[in-house]
Amino acid sequence: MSALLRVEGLSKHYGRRLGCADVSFDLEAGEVLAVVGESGSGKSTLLSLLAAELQPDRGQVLFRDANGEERDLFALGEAERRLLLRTEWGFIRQDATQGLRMSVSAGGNVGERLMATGARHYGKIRSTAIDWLGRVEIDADRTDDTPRAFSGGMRQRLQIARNLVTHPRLVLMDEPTSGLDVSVQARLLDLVRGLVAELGLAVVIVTHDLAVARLLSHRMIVMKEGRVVETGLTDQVLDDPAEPYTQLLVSSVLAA
Ligand SMILES: Nc1ncnc2c1ncn2[C@@H]1O[C@H](COP(=O)(O)OP(=O)(O)OP(=O)(O)O)[C@@H](O)[C@H]1O
Repeated sequence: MSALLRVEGLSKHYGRRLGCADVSFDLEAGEVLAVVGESGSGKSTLLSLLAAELQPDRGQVLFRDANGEERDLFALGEAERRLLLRTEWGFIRQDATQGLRMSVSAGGNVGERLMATGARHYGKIRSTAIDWLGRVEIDADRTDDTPRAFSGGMRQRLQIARNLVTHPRLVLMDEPTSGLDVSVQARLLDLVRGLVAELGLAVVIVTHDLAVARLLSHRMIVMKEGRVVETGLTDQVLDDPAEPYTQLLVSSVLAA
C-alpha cells in the first residue's frame, strides 16, 4: 500500500520572493509529521499548498482516497477538493476565527460538517455534535452559544471537534496552540495527543515550538529559507541534529 500522502518537489514563489522550494516527503496513515523552522522559513506556505489554498509553481501532492486510489490534489475539480477538505481531511488553523463560523452556534459548527458528509437527521446530528463537544471538554450547556462567547482555548477545542467529527484521515494543523496561555496550551496538547492516537490520525503540524514537535510528532522536517534542511525521526533530530542549522535551533531553545 502506498503512503497516504506523497509530496513531491513542491515549490512556490510569491513574485520573486521564495515561499518554499523543492519540498518532498511521504506521510503514512496514522503518522504525525511536524514541520518546524523559524518565522519566514516557509512553513505556512507549505501548509497552504497542502490545503490547496495556493497553487504550486512546481511539484505535486498525491493522496490516497477512501477507496485506496491515489489522486492528484491539484487535478481535482473545485467542488471535489472542497468536499475532500471538509470530510476526509481537516484543517485546524492558528486563528480559530478563520476555522470556525463565528456567528453559528458551537453545535452548529460541528453539525455543519456532518451535514457535508450527508447526515440529515437533526436529532442524530445534534447528539453527535454534543458528544464531540464533550470529547473536547466543552459542556453540553454551551452547545447553543456562538464561539464569540468562547475563550481562545475553547475555540481551538471547538475547531478540533468540528474537524474530527467526520473522522478525517489527515489533519493539517497550523500552530494550533500558539497565542494561548501556557497552562491552556498544555491541556490542549494533551487533548490533541490523545485524540490523534485514539483515532489513528495522520497529521501535518506546523509549529515553531520544538516542544510541541517533540510531544506530538513521530517525524519532523526542518525548514530554512523555504527549503528542507533536515528530516528524520523526531527524537533523533532533536537529540542528535545533523545539520548546523538544526543544532542552532535546538540549542537556542535549550538556552532560552
Ligand atoms: N502572500 C505573500 N506574499 C509575498 N510573500 C509572502 C507571502 N506569504 C509568505 N511570503 C514570503 O514567503 C516566505 C515564507 O513565508 P511563510 O509565511 O511560509 O513562513 P513561515 O515559516 O510560515 O513563517 P511564520 O512562522 O512567521 O508564519 C517569507 O519570505 C515570506 O515573506
